[in-house]
Amino acid sequence: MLRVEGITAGYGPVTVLRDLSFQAQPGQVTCIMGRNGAGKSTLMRAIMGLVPVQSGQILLGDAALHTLPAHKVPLHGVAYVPQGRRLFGPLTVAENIDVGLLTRKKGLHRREFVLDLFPRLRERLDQVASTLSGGEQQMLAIARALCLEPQVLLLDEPSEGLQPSMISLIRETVLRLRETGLATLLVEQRVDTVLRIADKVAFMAHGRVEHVAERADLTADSTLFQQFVGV
Ligand SMILES: Nc1ncnc2c1ncn2[C@@H]1O[C@H](COP(=O)(O)OP(=O)(O)OP(=O)(O)O)[C@@H](O)[C@H]1O
Repeated sequence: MLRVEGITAGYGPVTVLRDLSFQAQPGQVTCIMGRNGAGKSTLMRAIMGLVPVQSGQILLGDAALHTLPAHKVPLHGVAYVPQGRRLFGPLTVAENIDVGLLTRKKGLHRREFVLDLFPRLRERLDQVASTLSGGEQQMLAIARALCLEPQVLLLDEPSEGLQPSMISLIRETVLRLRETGLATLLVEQRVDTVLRIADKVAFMAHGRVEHVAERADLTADSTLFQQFVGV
């Protein structure tokens, strides 16, 4: 289980996350919702060691992630797909996947797993990443992250800017991965997606998780969406 306990974090003198706590369980999709600027992306960066944690702790099993340098966090089983995907644009699909496999020295078996998950990528192994469609790039970014065989997957608004068929494909992928026992942390602004795939929703405001709702407590007309997301 990923446990974030009372963290305070930010950029230089600017504190963004304040005494923030929540947990993400294996085999569950935990959605993070909140208005622009609530600190959702900063939370993901803090988990990855990309923003310094000033107090509190981030634990995954026996590992204290907040004490590790950023390059060590993926080695402990946390994979991250940031907003904007950050692919190696000039490299091919196959080469991007190979880079993902190298990080934790995963082999052919893992490569087959991610290509089975995204058959469209298997058809495009020699295509240069920058020439893929937006949806295909998102698939590749997720595939590359999954090459780590992570315990925890962080996805920052993976559906942003995608057409409906791609959005449903990403949803289905997240649900399939849940069955494998993965803990997924998903920053998501779309209420329909959250209602379909979230086991739990952490609502953020002002750099804190202000409310955690279980799936059974949420409906489309929930006042929580109005309160925390403004929809
Ligand atoms: N590199 C940075 N340096 C200084 N402040 C930053 C930096 N990145 C983000 N911030 C500030 O941190 C706060 C939270 O930003 P963050 O991107 O985490 O919010 P968010 O909830 O992900 O928003 P959005 O929904 O718009 O993506 C904002 O006030 C933002 O201006």
